[in-house]
Amino acid sequence: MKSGPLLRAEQVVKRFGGVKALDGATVEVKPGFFTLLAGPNGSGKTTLINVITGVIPPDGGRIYYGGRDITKVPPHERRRLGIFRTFQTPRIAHRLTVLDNVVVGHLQQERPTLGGWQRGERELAERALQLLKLVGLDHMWDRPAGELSGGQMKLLELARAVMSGAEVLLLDEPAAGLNPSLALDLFKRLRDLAKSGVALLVVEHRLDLAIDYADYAYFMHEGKVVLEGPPQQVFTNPLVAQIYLGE
Ligand SMILES: Nc1ncnc2c1ncn2[C@@H]1O[C@H](COP(=O)(O)OP(=O)(O)OP(=O)(O)O)[C@@H](O)[C@H]1O
Repeated sequence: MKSGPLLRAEQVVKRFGGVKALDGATVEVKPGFFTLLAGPNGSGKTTLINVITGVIPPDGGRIYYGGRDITKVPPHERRRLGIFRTFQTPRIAHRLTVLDNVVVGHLQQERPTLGGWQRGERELAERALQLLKLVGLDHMWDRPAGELSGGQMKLLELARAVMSGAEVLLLDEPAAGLNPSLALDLFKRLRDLAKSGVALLVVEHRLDLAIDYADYAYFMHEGKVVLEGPPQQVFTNPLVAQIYLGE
């Protein structure tokens, strides 16, 4: 499983009344990869994320995780298995310190092991600090999390998710509301996080900003993946401009 996909959504179909939100979409995410999910408004990106987390049951297709068919597995169980998503507003504890926000991630594991506790607080704090370093927040470790900027709060939430056992992180427009320079910084951190072994699937509209950091890209249109490959190659394909111009 090491070099193969950790997660595969295969030929996913989802209808809402007469609307075919997903029409046979297939995507894969791999550990260590920052994978981009792009496409115009209404192309099905959010629906696909929701099918992967299990909150929306698909009308067709399958979801595989570590080779296991999880299409019928409920959302909380998928989360326990390591599939996490983040929300527009980061869910962090503003009054706890930055470090404590990550440490409590350990407690959020569905089954924190006794071994984990026996390793002791110090080891948990060290692991949390490592994760903070990865997302560039280690210098803020003892500050209340409420003092962080919006982008930093998102990174903190990701560090905590990894601390609580996330192997796949699904991010729906994490850079929404950030100016271009902060968005670039966020994508750079996301790349570093992916390189540490996490599988990232990131929905993003501002392709020009994400293109240098992502490893692989899918481009969706009308519920289908119409292009995929290295980001530069995908986004210089004339079809992308045609689709956006046609909007
Ligand atoms: N709960 C729902 N009920 C009815 N239609 C829905 C629902 N969710 C999504 N749709 C429709 O399915 C299609 C795909 O929507 P989706 O939100 O997945 O696209 P998207 O690519 O994420 O768009 P955006 O970039 O605007 O967020 C759209 O036509 C949308 O109107």
